[in-house]
Amino acid sequence: MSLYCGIAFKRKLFWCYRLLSTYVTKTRYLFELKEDDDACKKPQQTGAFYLFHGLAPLLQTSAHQYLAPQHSLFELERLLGKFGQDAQRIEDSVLIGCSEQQEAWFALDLGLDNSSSISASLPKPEMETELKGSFIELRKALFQLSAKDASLLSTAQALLRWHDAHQFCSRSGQPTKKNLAGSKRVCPSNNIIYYPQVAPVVITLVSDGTRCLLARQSSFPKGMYSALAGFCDIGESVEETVRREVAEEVGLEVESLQYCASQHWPFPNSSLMIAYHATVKPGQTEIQVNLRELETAAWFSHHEVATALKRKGPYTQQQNGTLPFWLPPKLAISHQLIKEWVEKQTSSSLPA
Ligand SMILES: NC(=O)C1=CN([C@@H]2O[C@H](COP(=O)(O)OP(=O)(O)OC[C@H]3O[C@@H](n4cnc5c(N)ncnc54)[C@H](O)[C@@H]3O)[C@@H](O)[C@H]2O)C=CC1
Ligand SMILES: [Mg+2]
Repeated sequence: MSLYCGIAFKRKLFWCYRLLSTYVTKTRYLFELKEDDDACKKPQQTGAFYLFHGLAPLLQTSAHQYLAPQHSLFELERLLGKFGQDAQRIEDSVLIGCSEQQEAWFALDLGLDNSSSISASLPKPEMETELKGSFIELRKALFQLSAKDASLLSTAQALLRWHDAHQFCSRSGQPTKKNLAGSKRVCPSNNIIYYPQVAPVVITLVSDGTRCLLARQSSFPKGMYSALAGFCDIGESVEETVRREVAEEVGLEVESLQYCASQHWPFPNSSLMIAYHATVKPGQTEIQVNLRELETAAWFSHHEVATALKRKGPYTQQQNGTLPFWLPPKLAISHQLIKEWVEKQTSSSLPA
């Protein structure tokens, strides 16, 4: 390429980038970091780190919220040095996103043992003192985080858990090697590439036109009801899963379906929750609860659900010793699904 052509090409590239939105630029930047180990090296030097211990994120308390502090590479190296650890451990970190200004964000678990042997679990209480925070189970903290931190930490935990559980090739039994960003692992002996797994799960709010069906599993917190959920079986479409799960769990046949939204859910592993509204055939509303799956299920009126949505915890026992029925918190997709149903019922009952 001549010097003139070279300059013209660079100018064109510059204008191409100028024309792209911040979102597109950010997405392409992250794509490059995931695909190219060399491209990921520098961002790891200048980026910010979220710390975990045994899959529990480091959090600090502020008012009634938890905050997820970030640490620079310098702070992290100092910390590792203090605990007699080699800075090479930082290579165990995984890329979880970046800021609008393209500062890359990584997550690192200091409490997991790694097959590469340089990484041993570091003492939790001493680290908490040093870091002026606590490693708190994500399940306990999720609903007291901002939406941004909740999403980042859920992604980070899911990715860290997947790497921890996939250190060996299931074909050769040899250790697998993570790429720098942590978007995949490769078995050096046979080049099999492993990618992080996500389990698709449907969540369905069944309605008979005026009421909606909510259920409880025995593992739910006392008093909490939610929409019906279930993992997709291999070979199924999500619509087929909705039909099967509703039939399996409450013995009803779904007539129509309407997609609502989706959400990554980190528990118990990494699920993609796909939310639907469904209606049952008129007159076919008799529930037959599958007690192997659910503790109970019932129809609730618009008024009952709208009242429950407004209820705020902590929930105290009523005079008859039971808890008032309550719904999953805002961050859970089931809340969004139920709220949308209440709003639709409200608007359809308004005079035209
Ligand atoms: N974000 C939200 O608003 C909500 C999320 N959920 C999530 O949905 C998930 C699925 O709901 P369930 O009623 O428990 O599912 P389910 O009705 O399919 O029953 C769970 C059973 O499915 C089997 N199973 C099949 N594939 C599985 C897989 N990949 N991983 C684990 N188990 C598998 C197991 O035997 C397990 O005991 C739950 O893990 C829960 O965390 C549930 C309700 C609300
Ligand atoms: Mg279920």
